[in-house]
Amino acid sequence: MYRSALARSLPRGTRPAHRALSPLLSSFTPSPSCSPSSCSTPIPHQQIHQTRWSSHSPMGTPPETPRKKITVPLLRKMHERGEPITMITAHDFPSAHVADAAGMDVILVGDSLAMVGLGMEDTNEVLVEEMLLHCRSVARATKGALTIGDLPMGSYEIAPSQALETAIRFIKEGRMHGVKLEGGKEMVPTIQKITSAGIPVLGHVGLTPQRQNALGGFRVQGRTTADAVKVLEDALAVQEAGCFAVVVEAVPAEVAAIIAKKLSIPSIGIGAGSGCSGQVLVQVDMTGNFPPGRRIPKFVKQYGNVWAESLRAIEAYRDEVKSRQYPAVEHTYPIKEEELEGFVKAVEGR
Ligand SMILES: Nc1nc(=O)c2c([nH]1)NC[C@@H]1CN(c3ccc(C(=O)N[C@@H](CCC(=O)O)C(=O)O)cc3)CN21
Ligand SMILES: CC(C)C(=O)C(=O)O
Repeated sequence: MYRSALARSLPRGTRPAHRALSPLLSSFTPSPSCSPSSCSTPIPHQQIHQTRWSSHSPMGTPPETPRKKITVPLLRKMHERGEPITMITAHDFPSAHVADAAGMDVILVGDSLAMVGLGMEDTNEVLVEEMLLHCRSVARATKGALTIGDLPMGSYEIAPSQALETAIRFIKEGRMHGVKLEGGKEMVPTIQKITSAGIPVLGHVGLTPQRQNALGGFRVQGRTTADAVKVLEDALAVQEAGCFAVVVEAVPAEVAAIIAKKLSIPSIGIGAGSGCSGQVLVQVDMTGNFPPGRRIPKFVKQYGNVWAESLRAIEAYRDEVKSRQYPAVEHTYPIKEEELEGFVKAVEGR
């Protein structure tokens, strides 16, 4: 059952979005004590800062991440140590930038892009070209995390060779480190084909949204003995085929925990309880970057309210433009007195 975001208040422990973002913003600030909003230098300060704050560069170069780059072997080590793997979706440069800065181990360019990024009805509509455009933007922002691109519906099911061709495009054009594809036993030859080319594959079993029309919607999987056995067999099959990890989606927690124990590769849960080796969530869901009343899956925990913060900022901007409070003098460019006088004279009588 979906819960209305309206019906819920901000969860406890939620940090306001501006605080969560401040370490990121400070990396673009010329000096730690000086930003356009805090700088006390009088007018000429624009001359100091204006090029730094130009919007021509894509928010500047992503900050250097001191942490180790996450690789597939490193994920395996984390799994052996029993250290949970953190994974989140990102669909563009800014969302990847903040996820990478927050220390996510894996960034997934999920085909949920279709629904939350492009406003489509379901994930099946999104094209390879569209996924690749977003993959490239995510890759540019990501310095530390492992990046995985989601093969969209129709781009890998026809034959293993088709899947490999698409996967290669995700590596060469999308600049991803690996790919994800949905399915169990039936995908074994496909996974073998892609991994034989040295491309890491993340599996995805349980609720596979690309098959929602066959499943009858976004339905919880593995709720009967037979169905739970099927989810386990699918997970074991994709492991055998060469997946480095597997997403287990919308499965009862007890079932997912048993599956996680039976696997030797990491299991990444979404709506699958805390027994998996890691967790994944869609970023716009967990940051609350959607209007009140939107239906979100039961497993989502909303850690922030980016919508409310953006709304507050844009409404304040609207009000200040309407009342001519913005732009203030510190947001303007100075001109020498004599040049201005000359200009006033030059236009006199025109
Ligand atoms: N924004 C977003 N977040 C997601 O997690 C997500 C997407 N989109 N799009 C693709 C899939 C679809 N997902 C979903 C969506 C809804 C439920 C959901 O609400 N299921 C019902 C159970 C329905 C049933 O079994 O009858 C639930 O109560 O959670 C589950 C997974 C996860 N993925
Ligand atoms: C929810 C995750 C696992 C996904 O597949 C997506 O974002 O498309």
